[in-house]
Amino acid sequence: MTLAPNQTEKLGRARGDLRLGLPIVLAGEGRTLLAAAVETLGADRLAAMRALGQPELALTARRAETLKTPAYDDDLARLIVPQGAGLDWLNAVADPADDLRVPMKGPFAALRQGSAALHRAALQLAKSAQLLPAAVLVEVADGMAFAVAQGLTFLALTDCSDLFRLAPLEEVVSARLPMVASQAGRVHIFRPDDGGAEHYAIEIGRPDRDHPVLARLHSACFTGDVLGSLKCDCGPQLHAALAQMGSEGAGVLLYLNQEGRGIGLANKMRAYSLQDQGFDTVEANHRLGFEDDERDFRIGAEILRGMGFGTVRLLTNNPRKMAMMESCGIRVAERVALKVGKTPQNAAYLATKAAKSGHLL
Ligand SMILES: Nc1nc2c(ncn2[C@@H]2O[C@H](COP(=O)(O)OP(=O)(O)OP(=O)(O)O)[C@@H](O)[C@H]2O)c(=O)[nH]1
Ligand SMILES: [Zn+2]
Repeated sequence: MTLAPNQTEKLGRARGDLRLGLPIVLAGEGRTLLAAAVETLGADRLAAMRALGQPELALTARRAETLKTPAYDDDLARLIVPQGAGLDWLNAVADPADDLRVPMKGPFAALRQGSAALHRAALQLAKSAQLLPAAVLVEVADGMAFAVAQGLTFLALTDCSDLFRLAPLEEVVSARLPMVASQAGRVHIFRPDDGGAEHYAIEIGRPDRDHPVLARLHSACFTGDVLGSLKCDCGPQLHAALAQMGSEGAGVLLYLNQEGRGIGLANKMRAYSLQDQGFDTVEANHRLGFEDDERDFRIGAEILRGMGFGTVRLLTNNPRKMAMMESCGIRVAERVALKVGKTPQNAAYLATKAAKSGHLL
């Protein structure tokens, strides 16, 4: 028996530390690097990192592309942080907010030699902490002793697979909830074992587990679901899905806390700000350094399976969702179209999703 954190718990801590602005110590492939997220790093800690050696800035290939600097490590670029460059420089390179106003941020000195595995891990951790995917790293000699002396989280990574492992979800509680759409509602709360966001399942009626269930995988959209945003169709889709389940007397709606297609609300608002500069929803994600869609649909499949559902009639216009369900072992017996909520303000957004993300119009 041990009280010490296991690898999953250390990963959860590492995410929390990055959000706090604390560096973490990453070890693997014969290297030990101190890593911090650009977005939360303070000037004092940057100065302390500089005192240890030459800091490097890790960016995703998506962000590097916008900055017109090569990504020698395929999916990421490692830039040398120039002498005298401070937080303003780091933030300007990491955050596209002022790209149009200040287009020339380079030239950059990019690294080609050595392993990028720990840089990749730092970027993945920043993404899963819902921060901008940009990290400062610097070599430390005896990483374990350094982490202990400074009270920092030490994370040994033999490979990156730990970072992509699906955290098992456990049902914490469920309770009856009468709703406008149905009196026979029940909300189930699922909690992952890595300290990540909880997800919810709204069960309508008592769907037969032996037949395809009318199901919706809804991704959180604070602006659409709560504020009635006209920029997307999420709110009307949420309510139409519940209404259809109510009128059929049975169904399950998963409310997955993967706001902004998995990038988090702060980053989604950064994307909206870029959209006001003229970029579409996909371009905005790329300029921030994200892929078009950072959601993990294994979570939805795992919850459905845990509730006893193996086959669904899926309410969606997104063929990728259907493919992801099938690849995670949930059979999609039928696609049920969900076309509501088109507004003059979201027509271009929906057209972009159809043209670039394969959505069915
Ligand atoms: N990053 C980003 N996320 C957005 C934007 N507009 C809406 N979202 C998010 O996109 C997600 C919408 O998810 P879903 O309703 O599952 O939509 P979908 O993948 O298009 O598929 P279906 O609605 O099932 O057809 C929510 O998490 C929203 O917060 C945007 O411009 N940028
Ligand atoms: Zn939305």
